[in-house]
Amino acid sequence: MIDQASGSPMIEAIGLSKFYGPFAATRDISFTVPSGQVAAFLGPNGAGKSTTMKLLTGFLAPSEGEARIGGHNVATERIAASRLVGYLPENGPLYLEMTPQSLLKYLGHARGMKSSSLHDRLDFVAEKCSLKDVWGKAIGKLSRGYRQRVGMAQALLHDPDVLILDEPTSGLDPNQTFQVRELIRSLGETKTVLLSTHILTEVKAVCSRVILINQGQLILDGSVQEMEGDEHDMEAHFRNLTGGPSAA
Ligand SMILES: Nc1ncnc2c1ncn2[C@@H]1O[C@H](COP(=O)(O)OP(=O)(O)OP(=O)(O)O)[C@@H](O)[C@H]1O
Repeated sequence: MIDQASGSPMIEAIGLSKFYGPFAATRDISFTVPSGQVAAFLGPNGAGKSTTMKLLTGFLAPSEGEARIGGHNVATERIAASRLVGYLPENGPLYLEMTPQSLLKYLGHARGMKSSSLHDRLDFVAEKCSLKDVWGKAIGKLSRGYRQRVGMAQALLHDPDVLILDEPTSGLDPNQTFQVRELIRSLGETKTVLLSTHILTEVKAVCSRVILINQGQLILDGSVQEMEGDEHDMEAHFRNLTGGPSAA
């Protein structure tokens, strides 16, 4: 764990705002995730989760604020930061003509992985993400669930210390959902994970911390117990906090 010794948090959002004209997709979002923690990133549709994740991984430039991974500024120390982070974007891999095998090999070489370690990591991700049956099939011909698994495999390929996963179980059947949750749980023993989800049972299953945003702003940063509220009902508390249907 490269930056554990220095005591820096592995993921830092420091006053992150993203404006599209006058509209703020995120406004002044600040939080940190310490090394080894699995944190859930929650919020209703359009709250700004994917935007924040893109800002944290350098896929979008912030209008204001700063993102740091392992202490490295994502904008000014991009290579150092990107070595440390694996990112599963919301829409999965877009290289529809390539097969999982050719895409992952290509990405491994692009990330400067040596052939011997790349070979081992390809075996690892093919196994962990259950891709062996579709290893040589064009990504464009794969189901949504399989595409999601290819996205997960590319996030894990270079064995990064930090994982930023945008709805990792979206589109998966119950068996695969279980398998991916178990994978995240085991990865969380050694890695720092920020994952977005709409499935609140998933939060209890794999996370120890919750960060909740609504309309681009952070509204709760605490434990899973805090997210359950006094009623011990995470869904009801979520609706109350975000102005959902049963809010008083
Ligand atoms: N390129 C863009 N231009 C204008 N508005 C955008 C752009 N990208 C995102 N937005 C808006 O920013 C807001 C936040 O979007 P974002 O995708 O981050 O939400 P989200 O919390 O990930 O939602 P979901 O749960 O539905 O995936 C939304 O209102 C969205 O329409």
